[in-house]
Amino acid sequence: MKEFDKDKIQQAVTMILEAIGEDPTREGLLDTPKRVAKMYEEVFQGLNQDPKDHFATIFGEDHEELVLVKDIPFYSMCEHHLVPFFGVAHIGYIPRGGKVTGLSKLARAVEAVTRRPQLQERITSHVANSLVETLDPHGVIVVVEAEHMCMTMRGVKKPGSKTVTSAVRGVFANDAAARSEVLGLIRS
Ligand SMILES: Nc1nc2c(ncn2[C@@H]2O[C@H](COP(=O)(O)OP(=O)(O)OP(=O)(O)O)[C@@H](O)[C@H]2O)c(=O)[nH]1
Ligand SMILES: [Zn+2]
Repeated sequence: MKEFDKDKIQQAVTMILEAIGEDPTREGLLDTPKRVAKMYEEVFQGLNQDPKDHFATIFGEDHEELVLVKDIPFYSMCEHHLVPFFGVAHIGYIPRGGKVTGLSKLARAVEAVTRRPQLQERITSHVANSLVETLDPHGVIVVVEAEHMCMTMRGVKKPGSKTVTSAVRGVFANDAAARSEVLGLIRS
């Protein structure tokens, strides 16, 4: 695991402030490099986590029907511009062989993959693949809806535009009826 280097971030933030023509020694900015370093440590803490570790809590519950946790809010950082993108994730799976994980662990997995420089597609497939690899369920569906600030506050400037990504595995990939049922539940 690579150490989180707060000092380096502070130096970098001071340099950015200087580069934009600000005075890093003026009162309002004095603690800014320290604050940004603390904030980055928080928003990038997922870099030290593997979402699969969260699925280690497995209950031997005999339920081979849909489990869906929807509207899990998240904040992430666009890896191209280092500005936030945020929204909700929906995770559904059909357990196999009694392998059911804790509901909160699905939300913890979302935290682990969103708290790092990211792409929305990668968040979606990383969560889906982690579930497949640890629980070996009959099927997994992950849908992520997000607003990207790099598309709203800058660049193309399209506030309100939403990006939706999905990853489907197993029965949800092979069975259109199962997929449309779960998508209906996500929308409802
Ligand atoms: N596929 C994908 N693209 C993303 C994501 N977040 C940001 N982007 C896009 O990354 C692209 C980067 O494009 P570039 O042309 O390299 O950078 P840019 O000149 O800043 O692009 P503009 O945003 O169009 O001004 C942009 O089209 C962003 O909309 C994401 O999660 N997934
Ligand atoms: Zn971006």
